[in-house]
Amino acid sequence: MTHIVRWGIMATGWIAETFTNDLLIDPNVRNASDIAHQVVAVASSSSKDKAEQFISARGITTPCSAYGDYETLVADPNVDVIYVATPHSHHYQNVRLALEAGKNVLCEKAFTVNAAQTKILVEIARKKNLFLMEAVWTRYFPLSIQVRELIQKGEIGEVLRVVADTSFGDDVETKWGTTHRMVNPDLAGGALLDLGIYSLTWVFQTLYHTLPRDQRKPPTVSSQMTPYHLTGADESTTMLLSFPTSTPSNGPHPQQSHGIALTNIRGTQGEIQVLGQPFRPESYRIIPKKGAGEIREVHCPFPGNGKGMYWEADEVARCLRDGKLESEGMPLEESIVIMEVMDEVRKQGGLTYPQQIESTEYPLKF
Ligand SMILES: NC(=O)C1=CN([C@@H]2O[C@H](COP(=O)(O)OP(=O)(O)OC[C@H]3O[C@@H](n4cnc5c(N)ncnc54)[C@H](OP(=O)(O)O)[C@@H]3O)[C@@H](O)[C@H]2O)C=CC1
Ligand SMILES: O=C1OC[C@@H](O)[C@H](O)[C@H]1O
Repeated sequence: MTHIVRWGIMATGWIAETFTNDLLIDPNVRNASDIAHQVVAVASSSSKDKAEQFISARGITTPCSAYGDYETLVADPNVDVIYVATPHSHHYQNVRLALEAGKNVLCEKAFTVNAAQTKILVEIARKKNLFLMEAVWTRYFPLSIQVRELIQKGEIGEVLRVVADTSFGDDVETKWGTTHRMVNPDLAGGALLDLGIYSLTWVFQTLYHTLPRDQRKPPTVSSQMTPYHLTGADESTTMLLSFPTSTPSNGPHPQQSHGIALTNIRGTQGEIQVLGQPFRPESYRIIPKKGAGEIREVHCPFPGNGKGMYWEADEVARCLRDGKLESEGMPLEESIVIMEVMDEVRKQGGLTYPQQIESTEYPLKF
């Protein structure tokens, strides 16, 4: 039987459009006939008109309410789960609004501005028996699942080193100016919270998540930030994470000469190169240790011309169907540890955001 999940979309910006477009793609094109999605409500904090335009632009013809504020959305009894698509500066207030109203939540990355905010949201969700998940879409790609399984099967031996580079190479002033969420400290902008989270995703999903739960230990962190001269947000951030394992310090060497990818996972018996941007990779290459086999490349398509956000939505649907309050693929405990790493990186780099968006006070109007 197909389990249908009714979504409420909070905000009408770029990622809300992209996610909703994916929700509207027939799940059968990706062989997901056990679940289905309906968009039953959309809210814009700017105006009801904007929500109506969002609905008509997507060609949604099934009943779908348009709201001109978030409060009415979270009170809608037809909604099973809210997708929070506001800037990360606002996630804490917006997710909390939804949880306090008794709604399950899928919240865009970065989960919150700091770990203290994430911890409170997790506590509230648990207390109220509500589902909560950070929308780290990449983790739900078949590609990520396959790579994690390969590591767990020992395909490249013990993983010793992971390098993941999520950089755009844009001219920051021309591309992002000073007010865009990418660079605006009032919106918790900067490379770390916006893009660094994807490098951390690869490091964590290969070096941390692949271990049995009781062996997952937080890393130590050493990092460097370069501020963007016009806003003070981080224009670039480099992080070195060390996990407490028995890893020999001399590490592995490239096993067979085959270039380097943006994401490189090196083990004692070979390496996996993940090709394409770390947030939306399209293929991977398994390179066994020299003399131990052939190089294989696996292409992972996006059915129905989707962006790839439908896989995380399918996970939410299955969790709700099965009465799970969190997803195994992105456990809340792991979201907290990752937020703690980002807190530490900001501390080392001297990056703080305005007090009101770092605050755990609720409700706050800003
Ligand atoms: N998973 C992914 O691949 C991606 C994730 N993201 C994440 O999604 C979130 C939103 O990003 P994106 O959609 O690009 O951002 P946009 O600026 O395009 O949209 C954000 C929306 O949030 C609402 N909003 C509420 N308060 C504010 C405020 N003070 N300032 C600006 N907008 C506000 C607005 O919608 P309204 O007026 O309708 O209320 C606005 O349209 C971020 O956390 C980002 O990190 C972004 C891009 C890709
Ligand atoms: O989360 C993201 O992933 C995709 C990028 O294009 C986007 O800028 C970033 O915010």
